[in-house]
Amino acid sequence: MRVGSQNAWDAGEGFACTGVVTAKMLKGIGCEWVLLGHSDRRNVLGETDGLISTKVRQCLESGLSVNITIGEKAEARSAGEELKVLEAQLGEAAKGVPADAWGRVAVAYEPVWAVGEGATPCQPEEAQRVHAALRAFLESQVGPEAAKECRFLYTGSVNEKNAQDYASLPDVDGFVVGRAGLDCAKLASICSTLKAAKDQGS
Ligand SMILES: O=C[C@H](O)COP(=O)(O)O
Repeated sequence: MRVGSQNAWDAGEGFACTGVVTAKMLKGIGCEWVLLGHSDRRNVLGETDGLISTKVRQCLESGLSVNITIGEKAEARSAGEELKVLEAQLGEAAKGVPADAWGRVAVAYEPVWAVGEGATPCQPEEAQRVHAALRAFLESQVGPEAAKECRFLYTGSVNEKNAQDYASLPDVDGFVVGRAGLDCAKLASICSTLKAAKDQGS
């Protein structure tokens, strides 16, 4: 079990601002992971790809591992532009990752239209298609080592009933679990399903 934060704020050298929780502060209280780029930060709080990239660099430099979340909204998907959007988000975030840090990076694919109560689930075959495309994109843009070391997680309405369908996908290395994670038994079941699927696949 490792502890992480849902965010960290931009805190370059010399930046001082009361009310900001910095990467160094998180590291200091024992956090090992930080989630950056969640759709709520991008779409509700207006974080840009550039800001997220800066935060990725700062968090990695502070010794944290980083979960970079990327995802397209329903409009982009309807227009057939999901990969264009995702590659723009990932490409910018990747600029913040030093070459030797990809082992401390997980990229979470979060189809925004598949998140939350009443959302349309993303079909597992579609999650696999997108994950494979993202891994190929990282390989072409950064290199084969980065594509191998970086973990690709799926997030969006994962629960104890559908976990097996996603866990068995070759390019899904793990999950970010939202609502189902609020129930310990469901979370434990999802973790066991994931471990069994990956043990079987390795
Ligand atoms: O932040 C939310 C996650 O990306 C997914 O949440 P969910 O599993 O409740 O749909």
